Amino acid sequence: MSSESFRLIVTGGGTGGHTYPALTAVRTLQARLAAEGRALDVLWVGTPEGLEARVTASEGIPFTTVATGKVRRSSNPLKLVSPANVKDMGRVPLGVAQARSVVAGFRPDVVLATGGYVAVPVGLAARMCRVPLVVHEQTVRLGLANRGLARAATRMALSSEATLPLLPESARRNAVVTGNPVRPEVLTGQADKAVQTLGLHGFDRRLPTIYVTGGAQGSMQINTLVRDILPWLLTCANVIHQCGPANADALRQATTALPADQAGRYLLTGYVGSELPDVLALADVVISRSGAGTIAELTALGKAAVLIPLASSAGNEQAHNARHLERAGAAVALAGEATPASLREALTPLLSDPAARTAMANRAREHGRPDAADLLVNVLLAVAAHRG
Ligand SMILES: CC(=O)N[C@H]1[C@@H](OP(=O)(O)OP(=O)(O)OC[C@H]2O[C@@H](n3ccc(=O)[nH]c3=O)[C@H](O)[C@@H]2O)O[C@H](CO)[C@@H](O)[C@@H]1O
Repeated sequence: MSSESFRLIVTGGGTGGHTYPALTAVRTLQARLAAEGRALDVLWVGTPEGLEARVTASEGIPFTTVATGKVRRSSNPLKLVSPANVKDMGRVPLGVAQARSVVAGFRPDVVLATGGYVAVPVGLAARMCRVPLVVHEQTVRLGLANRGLARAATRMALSSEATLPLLPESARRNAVVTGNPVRPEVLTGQADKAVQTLGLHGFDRRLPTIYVTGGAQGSMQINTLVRDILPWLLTCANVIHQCGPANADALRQATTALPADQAGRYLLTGYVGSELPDVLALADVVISRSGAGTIAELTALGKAAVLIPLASSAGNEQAHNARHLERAGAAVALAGEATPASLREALTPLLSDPAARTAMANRAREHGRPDAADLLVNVLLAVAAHRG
């Protein structure tokens, strides 16, 4: 390696939506620096119970934790001052003190925060230590943590232009639209590999394949809807159903009565791990929640989708994502009361008419930003260089 290494602290996590964009940024930065003969020294600050703890362990990324305070949302303002919230908020100063010592000790060129409660103390510590802070927001509406950090950020990196008017004036001047980074491997899956690795030999490749996903935890609502229309669905499609690790046993019981040929066209799984890119490559139609990470993947790839938003997502952000794509003809959104009948109605044209799903897939692709990771890395490098 020729010159000094680049030093990055990355913070964020809890769910996949905050963790995977950060991971993608780390990997992309590493590759960019390697091409210039430089090394990346990275430290990820997260929570022990978040997905980021597992992801960093499997990726070999150095990881440390700080105390965090989690605010439990409630529509009743009085419940915001619940004993649990008060206790957790009391942990914030401790977290900031710990984060300050982590940042001062590591001396990063830049701190990247991608949201989740842990991003708050680390972002504030960056500001206190006068280290440039880049905050990345995945969703159109600002998450709670990022709203708190917007004023402290050197640059706000956004996934959508639609977020700009929602920012405070001072943060708007520092904002740049990068898109939401998608793991590169998600874009290079192979359909045949999914068949081999997952043993989908009973799938009828003349029929379209549906990938059902409820996000990392699975969705009871989507599971029930799909279970109710499964006998019909399996007459006209193959189905890969990701139902959430905790739900797999109960659902398996409910689907044992399928006739053998139909059972061969159905794969039930709690979680899709490293096979995810190949599963997405095989899928002609996706039934999904509309979290920002999933939306970024479906649009980067160009997939026809029926979206069933999580009603209780922050600021109703999933419904917003789904409506935005539906207006563009890039998905069907089943907001409000999705029923087995409305799901079946949404799927029918997509399953029976290949041209209809190709048209929807093409419109979805127009919303994709496959270059988001590169643009975010440009921001990290520019901010660090400016610091000099
Ligand atoms: C309940 C909640 O608060 N959800 C929020 C959370 O979404 P959450 O993290 O639950 O969902 P996202 O859609 O953003 O991301 C899920 C990620 O996990 C991956 N995956 C999922 C299932 C699986 O079996 N294998 C797998 O790899 C998906 O491909 C995707 O990359 O953060 C998002 C980004 O801030 C928000 O938009 C969501 O509203």
